[in-house]
Amino acid sequence: MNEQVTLPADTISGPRIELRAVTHTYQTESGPLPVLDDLSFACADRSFTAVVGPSGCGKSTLTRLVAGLLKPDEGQVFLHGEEVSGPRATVGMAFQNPVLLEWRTIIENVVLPLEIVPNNLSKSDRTARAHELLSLVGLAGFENKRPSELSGGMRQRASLCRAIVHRPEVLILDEPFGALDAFTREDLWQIMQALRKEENVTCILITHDLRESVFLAERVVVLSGRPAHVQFTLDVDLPENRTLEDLYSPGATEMLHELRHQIEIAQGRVDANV
Ligand SMILES: Nc1ncnc2c1ncn2[C@@H]1O[C@H](COP(=O)(O)OP(=O)(O)OP(=O)(O)O)[C@@H](O)[C@H]1O
Repeated sequence: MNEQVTLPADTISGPRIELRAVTHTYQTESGPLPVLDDLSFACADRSFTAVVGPSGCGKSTLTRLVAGLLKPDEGQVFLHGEEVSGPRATVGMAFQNPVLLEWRTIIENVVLPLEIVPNNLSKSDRTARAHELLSLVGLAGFENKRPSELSGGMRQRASLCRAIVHRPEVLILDEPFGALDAFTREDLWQIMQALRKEENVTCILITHDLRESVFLAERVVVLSGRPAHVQFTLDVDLPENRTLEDLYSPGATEMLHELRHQIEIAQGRVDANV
């Protein structure tokens, strides 16, 4: 049974996000599809966690649970000690497809969450906040363009601004850089790094790109094949202000090899004991 629980006050200083023994099964036309099985992990406040795993193992399902868009069949999800029981304004999301509204300018798109989420900001404060973020991601001067006038990478930068404009405590990034070419993607990693430093937000990134996970995250969680549990956790031992060059260091190469090996285990391609 899923009774709503609030943790005692002394645990509030604990993790910003916590999944405890979460199990989820979709009911499909061809029968039940178990997707997550006894999955547990926690993300410290203001940390950056990347989640990787085989295709279809349940990574997006996990983000929907954290966002409160889905309820686990068993187990619990906590945001700062409070059980998640529905969507909340303190969570921002960005996806592979930015879905910007074409009838709004870029700045009008970015400001949108501030028009929806209750806040005390005046119209000019909202616009100033959107301007500040657009400058930070290199989109100053493009505020009054329509989404279709921007490149894919620029649209994704605007979408990151929109996800973060209302200062969410948690930012869920579900493959936001997946559709971009390799060079644009690396630009966006650096922009994401800068945004995160400014915004003090706790991030969960879903990605298929192991280099991306090592560049952006402090911790990489590898999920097993479906139904997924946490198979392996890697604490990324690279400088806090890492550069793209750091990805070519021997330490990074070793981490990438380990992650690749773990993914192959999760895919059932190699034996865990090899
Ligand atoms: N609403 C749903 N109803 C039924 N099955 C679903 C639903 N959403 C996802 N699934 C199935 O659950 C499994 C896990 O999906 P999910 O999108 O969470 O995986 P993923 O790891 O994010 O996938 P990918 O790596 O391909 O993006 C897949 O087999 C998918 O087809």
